Amino acid sequence: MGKKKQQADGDTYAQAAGAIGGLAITFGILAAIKDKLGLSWPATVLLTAGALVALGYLAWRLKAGLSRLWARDPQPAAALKQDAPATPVDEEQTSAQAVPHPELTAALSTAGAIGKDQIIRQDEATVTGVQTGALYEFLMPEGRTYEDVEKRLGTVAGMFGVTRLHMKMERSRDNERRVKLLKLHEPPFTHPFPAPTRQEVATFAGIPLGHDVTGQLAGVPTFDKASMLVAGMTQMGKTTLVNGLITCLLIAYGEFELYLLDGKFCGLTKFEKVATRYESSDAPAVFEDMVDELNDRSDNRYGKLKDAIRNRQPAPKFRPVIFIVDEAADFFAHDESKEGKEQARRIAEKTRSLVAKSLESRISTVLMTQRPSTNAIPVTVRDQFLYRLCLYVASSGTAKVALGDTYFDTVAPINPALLDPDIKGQAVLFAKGRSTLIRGFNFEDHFIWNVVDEVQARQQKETSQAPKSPLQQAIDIMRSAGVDFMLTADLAPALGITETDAVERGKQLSTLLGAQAGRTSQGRGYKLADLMAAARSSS
Ligand SMILES: Nc1ncnc2c1ncn2[C@@H]1O[C@H](COP(=O)(O)OP(=O)(O)OP(=O)(O)O)[C@@H](O)[C@H]1O
Repeated sequence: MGKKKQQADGDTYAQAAGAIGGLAITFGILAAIKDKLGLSWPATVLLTAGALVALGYLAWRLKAGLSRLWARDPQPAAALKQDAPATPVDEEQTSAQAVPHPELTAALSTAGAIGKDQIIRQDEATVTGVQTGALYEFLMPEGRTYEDVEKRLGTVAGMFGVTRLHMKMERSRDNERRVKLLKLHEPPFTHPFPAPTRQEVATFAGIPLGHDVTGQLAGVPTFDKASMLVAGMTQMGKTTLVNGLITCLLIAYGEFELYLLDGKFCGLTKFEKVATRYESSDAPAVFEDMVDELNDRSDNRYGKLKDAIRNRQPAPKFRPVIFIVDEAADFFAHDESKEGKEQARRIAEKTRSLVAKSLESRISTVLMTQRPSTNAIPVTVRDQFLYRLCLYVASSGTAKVALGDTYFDTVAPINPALLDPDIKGQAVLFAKGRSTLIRGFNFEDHFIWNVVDEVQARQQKETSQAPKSPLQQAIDIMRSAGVDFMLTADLAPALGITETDAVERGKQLSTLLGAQAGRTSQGRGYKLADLMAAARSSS
């Protein structure tokens, strides 16, 4: 109202001013016009009045126009927004964003990964074509997480018209709702991936065991405090996979000792040169002897650990030992005789103890078997394995024997019975509750030979530089003399003991070697085999 009144006052003033101005001019110029035009007075007055009215009107329009221009100052954006009707715009935006991604929404809703009233939003999902398939990246609706998809991955795969083997899922590190899902165009490993280079193995975070379905290296974070069971039917690629594993360990695991038992006689022979102990045998007694030796080393290490704790010293650092057995099932088998059963029970218990103690002793065990039947590897032993690998097996029941009775109740299990037996080396790696489909490496022979030669050269250099213990010196003395036994009377002076009293000399030698002499028909002395066993178990 106030605004309107102000405007009316302004208009009146303008009109009045126009009129006064007009009158002033009127008299001045009326005569001039009359003279100039030669008109009569009435005609001159009328013409002039008309011109003045027109001028006054023009002045008023001009002022009104200028006032409007000045009044058009820019208004603050917030004020504009407040004045604007908010709801229609917001509603429009929301309905544009909430468009469902048709394929993902339908698949996840039918699979039960999201509720019937929930959607995967189009603007929160991307589908990218990659070399091996299609990569779906999306956000689950609020209240849901990636686990809802992972738990039903088999069903989700079915909704996409493929199998669980075609799907690979990854969780995001930044958001529990974010899901990365790879759907392969072809069955996994239809095309082989080239074996990795040394550089790739060395830079992998952990120990690689094979390629995953996208060709990335996949494996376990460490072999420290861990043991592994590898099962699969004959000719499926166990030995090749484990040869690949040993090669990767030699490249990437730093210093460690290898104990190899080649139950198939030549599966692990390539690594004999760098093994601390290599045996090629299917005799249970050989297996038991190796397990005994490693249990002794383990006990010795536990003893040292205890001493360190008692004396409040830092825990000693032990060199890792990896014990690998190709075809272990034979060693647990028995001939139904009383003695056979007793031996099998004893071996099972010793093996269980070795695997269980790997936690602190840094002695890891890898057992392979081509007979993953119920009693091939005793359950007490099998349950100790932190990592399990299962290559193709004929049935889900056999897969359970290898991977654990409750395997199919774990998150997103992969059934090894569904693997293509013609694509060798494929395996389900079950580690830390998660399953990954991999294909073991098939390294060229010359690649493995080069790695082995390098490690052997390094080991020889180290041995030649390390100061020798009296025990090692005694072993060297007996070896160079070509004897299996040496009398105390001969060995003591060779190690610098000058005592002449036989009893005292024996005591000094026994203390120096950390081993007890034995009595034979020749007299008291030391067997080479005993000294070597003592040397192994003391480290
Ligand atoms: N990753 C792989 N890529 C290509 N070929 C492979 C692969 N793994 C294994 N093979 C081939 O499959 C065959 C069987 O492999 P391997 O001897 O390792 O199987 P296995 O399971 O140890 O057999 P068995 O238990 O009978 O000794 C070999 O000819 C090997 O070359």
